[in-house]
Amino acid sequence: MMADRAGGLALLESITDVSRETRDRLDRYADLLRRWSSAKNLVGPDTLSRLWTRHIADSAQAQACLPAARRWADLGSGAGLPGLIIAILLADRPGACVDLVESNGRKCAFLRAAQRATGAAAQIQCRRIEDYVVTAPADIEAVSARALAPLDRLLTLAFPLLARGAVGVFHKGQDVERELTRASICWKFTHELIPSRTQPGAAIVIVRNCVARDRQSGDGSHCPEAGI
Ligand SMILES: C[S@@+](CC[C@H](N)C(=O)[O-])C[C@H]1O[C@@H](n2cnc3c(N)ncnc32)[C@H](O)[C@@H]1O
Repeated sequence: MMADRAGGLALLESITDVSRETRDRLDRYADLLRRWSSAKNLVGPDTLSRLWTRHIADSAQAQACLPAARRWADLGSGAGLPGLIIAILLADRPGACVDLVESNGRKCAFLRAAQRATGAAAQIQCRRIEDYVVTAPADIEAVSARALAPLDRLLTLAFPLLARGAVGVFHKGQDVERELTRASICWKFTHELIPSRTQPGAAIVIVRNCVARDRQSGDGSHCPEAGI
């Protein structure tokens, strides 16, 4: 575990600036996640020994993709990945806030405890994504999601935010090209692929200018491939 922390911190420092205060906050998050995980399944038990490299450094990459963004929404946060890590990295930034959207009550309880323990710039939205996006603040600049859904479904979920100008920052695995092809059946968008520094073959997809393909505005509900 010491080697994982050292390796994770080295990765983090290659991705972004990590102050001593940020490192302390991340240590508090890691301790809490380990304690809660012994009773509740918050991340895959087989990944807990690689918490810093597999989860923390991996999550930090999202914030590094859009370093100027202060208002984020993280959809399906689970144990706070990547949203709470982004919120820790932004903790000292005036006006920063990450909405952590998660419908599972047990995970929301963990997220509340982790926000309190770390002083992260986060608000816990314990509700369904579908409800959150229609009432979300108008100033959301970036929307993140990791391990939530294939890209076509993600675009459907995030569309109300993307349509108001938010930029999508989505962690994707080795199937990213296939997901892009499939998503482009129903959605027209521009994208950039940032290779992952933590997972060989994985990438972060940055999505901008998203519109439903067969009409220039709307929610894509007529497109069966969008899954709604
Ligand atoms: C596979 S987990 C991924 C968690 C985290 N993003 C990660 O990378 O470890 C997906 C999470 O999304 C949440 N979720 C799935 N559908 C949701 C919805 N419609 N509204 C809110 N949360 C949802 C689940 O409860 C779960 O915690």
